[in-house]
Amino acid sequence: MMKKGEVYTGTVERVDFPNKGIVRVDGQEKPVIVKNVIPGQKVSFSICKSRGERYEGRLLEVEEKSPLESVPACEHFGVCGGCIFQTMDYNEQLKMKASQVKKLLDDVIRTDYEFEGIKASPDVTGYRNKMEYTFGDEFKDGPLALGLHKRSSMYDIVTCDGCLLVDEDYDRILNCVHEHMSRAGLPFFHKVTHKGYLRHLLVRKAVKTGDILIDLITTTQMEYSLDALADELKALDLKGHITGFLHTYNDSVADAIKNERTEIVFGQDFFYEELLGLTFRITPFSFFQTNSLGAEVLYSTAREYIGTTKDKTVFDLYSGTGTIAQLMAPVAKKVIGVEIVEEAVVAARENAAHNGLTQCEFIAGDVLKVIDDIKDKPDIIILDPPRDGIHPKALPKILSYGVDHIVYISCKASSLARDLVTIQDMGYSVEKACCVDMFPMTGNVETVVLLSKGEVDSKKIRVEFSLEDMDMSEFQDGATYPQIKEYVLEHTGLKVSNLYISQIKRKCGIGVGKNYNLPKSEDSRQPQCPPEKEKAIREAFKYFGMI
Ligand SMILES: C[S@@+](CC[C@H](N)C(=O)[O-])C[C@H]1O[C@@H](n2cnc3c(N)ncnc32)[C@H](O)[C@@H]1O
Repeated sequence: MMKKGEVYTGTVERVDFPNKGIVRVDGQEKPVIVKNVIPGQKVSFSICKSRGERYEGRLLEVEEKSPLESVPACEHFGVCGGCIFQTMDYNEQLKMKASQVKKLLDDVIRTDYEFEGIKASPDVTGYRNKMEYTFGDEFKDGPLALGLHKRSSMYDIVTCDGCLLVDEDYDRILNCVHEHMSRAGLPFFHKVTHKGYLRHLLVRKAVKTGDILIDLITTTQMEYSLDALADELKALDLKGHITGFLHTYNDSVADAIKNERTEIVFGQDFFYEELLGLTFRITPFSFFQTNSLGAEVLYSTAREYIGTTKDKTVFDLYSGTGTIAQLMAPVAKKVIGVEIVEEAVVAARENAAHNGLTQCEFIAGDVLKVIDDIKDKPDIIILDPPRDGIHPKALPKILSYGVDHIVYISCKASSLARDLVTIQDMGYSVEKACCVDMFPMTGNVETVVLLSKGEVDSKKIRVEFSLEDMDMSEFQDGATYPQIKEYVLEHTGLKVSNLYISQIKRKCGIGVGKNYNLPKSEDSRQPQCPPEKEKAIREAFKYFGMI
């Protein structure tokens, strides 16, 4: 029995998706989950959680390197939380990701299916077309840093110049803004006190066109003219060209980059990228795949999985700037995209017009609500939801169309595996699946799955699985505690407990087990959910349609 705080040494047996090292300790029956490790390393760690069958440890030191490891190419490796698998040979990274995803899929897929392996990213370095840098402290008391979060740190930032994930234009822009703001002595927004001005720097650069869009995100707590910084940016010697420099205001408490109001400092608030022969207009806050060349591989794979679309109506749900819809449109009867971010929908419509595509329609709104109002019926559905997967109440609605084929594209295989359980329950089986590596050096990977409806015909499915007849009891609370925790962590970086979630559920009038997490007696004290966590939990409730 291992206890919290105790230190052990063990060998990394494997890494499960996306960053869960499974470490074996001699003489111990249960493995320990440790993050940021590579298979074959000997590592020391301290136990930070011991809950029944499951142990979790915090990495202290790599005592012996893995045979799969080489010398890190980036000076910030080990400090920066960015690319944890940088020292692993790229072919080994691909093998690891493919086996992680296959394991997750094998655990839930109930029929024979073909796992077609993994496709590599065309570029292994400099592949990103977007970076979101954060302002903060390099150490506890400064100096000002602008870059990525340090490993396992919510607060400390490393100024990640020379980052291998982007090209040198990003460095020049990062250094220019960092030096300017350091000289100006402006305070960064502090996540605990919620005081300060500088929050994020968003840089997007199109690989094909060389267009660059820069957005500085600040609070409204100060006024500061960005004219001098604009001149310094204009004077930079860049390979690409800056099409716009923007200033976005965001006073929200959450750490996520948000757009409350954006002003153009110079240029325009969009840029163009090209994919598979089509042109896409991209705005700062609309979703666009971060690896442009990798996206071409991903979309070609999806197109191959979808097969012939001639005379068919295709639904592209979670359509972003309408990339997939427009790639399908030339050979389909009609394509309908649904996307929640309005500016992405506006861009999708403009993109379709620009690309001369008339058979595309884009609807702004939440898939959960919008599909009730769409008059057309799909023949094929493409799903490309965000990392959390598909809302548990939206999935049965989507499946009740009973289309013959669904292609599900997922950037988080564990959410996909969860959704596949419901999808199979509703009569679909997985025909084939494969991975596309869009994120070399990190633990993330895209997965594409082709699903086919079983022998049951579509009418029968619509009747058997109509929402009225379904047992929705498992969904009645909208989302499980782990789903809410995961959502909050992903969107705000905050960790919340079951206790806090149940407290906010009670405040919102959502059913909680009668005595669940209530104090044992009237005078016993319980920690109360702090306001920023309450806000984050309420956001998650909203997302899952619980309030
Ligand atoms: C992984 S992206 C895929 C975008 C697009 N298919 C692409 O490849 O560029 C997921 C998209 O879903 C959108 N989204 C998130 N929640 C949504 C919802 N409830 N309803 C509709 N769209 C949503 C996001 O804004 C984002 O654009």
